[in-house]
Amino acid sequence: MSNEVRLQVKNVCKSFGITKAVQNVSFNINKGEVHALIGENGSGKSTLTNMLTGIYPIDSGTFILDGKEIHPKNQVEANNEGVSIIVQELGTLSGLTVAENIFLGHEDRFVKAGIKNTNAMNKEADALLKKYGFERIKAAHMIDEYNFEDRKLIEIVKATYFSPKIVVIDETTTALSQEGREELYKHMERIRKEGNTIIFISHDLPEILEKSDTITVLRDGVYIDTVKSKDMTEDDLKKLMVGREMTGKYYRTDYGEKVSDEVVLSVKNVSVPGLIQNISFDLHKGEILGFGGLSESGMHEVGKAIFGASFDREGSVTLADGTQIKDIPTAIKHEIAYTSKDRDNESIVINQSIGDNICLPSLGRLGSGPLKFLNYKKLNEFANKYAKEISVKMVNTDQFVSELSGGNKQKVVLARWIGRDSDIIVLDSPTRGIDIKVKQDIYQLMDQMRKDGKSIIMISEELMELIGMCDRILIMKDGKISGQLDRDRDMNENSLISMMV
Ligand SMILES: Nc1ncnc2c1ncn2[C@@H]1O[C@H](COP(=O)(O)OP(=O)(O)OP(=O)(O)O)[C@@H](O)[C@H]1O
Repeated sequence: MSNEVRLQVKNVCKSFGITKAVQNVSFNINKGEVHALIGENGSGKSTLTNMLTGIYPIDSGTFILDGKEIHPKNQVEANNEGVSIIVQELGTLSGLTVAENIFLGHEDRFVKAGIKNTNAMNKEADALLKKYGFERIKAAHMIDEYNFEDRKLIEIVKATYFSPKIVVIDETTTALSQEGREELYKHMERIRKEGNTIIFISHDLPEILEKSDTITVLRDGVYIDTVKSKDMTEDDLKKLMVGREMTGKYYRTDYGEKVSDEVVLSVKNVSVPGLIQNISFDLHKGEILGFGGLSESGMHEVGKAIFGASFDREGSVTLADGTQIKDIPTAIKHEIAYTSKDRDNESIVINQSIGDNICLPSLGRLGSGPLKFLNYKKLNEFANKYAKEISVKMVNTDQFVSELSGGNKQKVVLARWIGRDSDIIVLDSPTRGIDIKVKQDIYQLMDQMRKDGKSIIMISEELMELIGMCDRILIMKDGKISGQLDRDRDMNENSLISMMV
């Protein structure tokens, strides 16, 4: 790592209406360093890096890259200045091939006499995918054939193949499995060794301490401090982010409690061609059942299959009263809640208000009279109650979900299902992108739900939260359940990993 300044952030400001997202922020970022940007949800991290990478226009202030002011108006201009980004949610475009996505905005490299040489483009993209170790992804395939994680890997290629001076990695690791994370870390190290810079945004503090050289902290859009990672502990960082000491318990602290024998959901021989095979398990009343595994293990499909959202599902998902869950409307009607890992596409209606999103699954209950008339005041009260319960940082519930920070979108997803008061809750990656304070609240909420007799399935790449929160963890491998671990004080990440690989 050198002490040579690569980027000067000078008095940068950005507001959205009355929200001052970034307020007069100034700090320096050096060459050859992994510079982490941390702060609670809505503290301005993405807004700052989105201005740097041409996604949002800047209100005032400057970015000075290697001594020269830059003013990218879009991502292609930012790339041309040597700045790229892997965004928080999906950064690839549907309806295009893998190669078209990788070279989006830079297709002119493959155009001669007005004709695009698709073969040459595919060949170069395939060579890049091979170089990155992602051979199984094919340049000529449509991007839509790939799942969320693979699309993130394609984004790594897209954002880094041209050796940019700065690569922003915005909350990407929690979208990836352990394997995907290792791939990402490898490429981060390569970029760093080449003398280039990474701006790394993550809510995983152990990861931040391990992978970054320097850390800048934002709070409510305001610059707080820049510190050396090696001088910091997790508690120091929490204090800088939150502005005070954090107290109270984080995960569950009970061990040895007996889970009820009462079965609320029985999954028998469930298969989805090419994804999962013969999955069978029972979920008990008041149980938190975890699912862990590597990316291709099929664990995310299990959540979909239970909610009736899989195509071509075989086998049965049966409630205690004998009801068969075969489709989403039946699942919702029978109090099953589900949050997907692909938040923006599968869990929320991004172009609707926070209020609409929270009320949507509960409309049947909120209507009055035989015709179920909806009363705006009642809906508004309902939305406000649950948005506040989970501390969504917003102007009001009429605000569009698309305007929220990533972590706050995730809070809306959870608020809608807490409001629905479901008995069976299937949470796929529930704390993805959520800051430590709200994570703590969610864990406490899950603990309370279990004590209230609700049953939770938690599918997660975060092994520590599985260990900390679950009564039982099922490990998936190659589409099958490969092992089971019961809640135990001595369980550690290695016990799970050895069953996953
Ligand atoms: N397009 C937008 N329109 C209106 N408000 C916005 C928009 N984008 C961001 N904001 C607001 O700006 C503030 C900062 O959001 P930002 O996304 O930068 O936070 P963040 O630190 O990246 O959070 P997270 O950790 O949740 O991703 C939030 O209050 C957010 O609601």
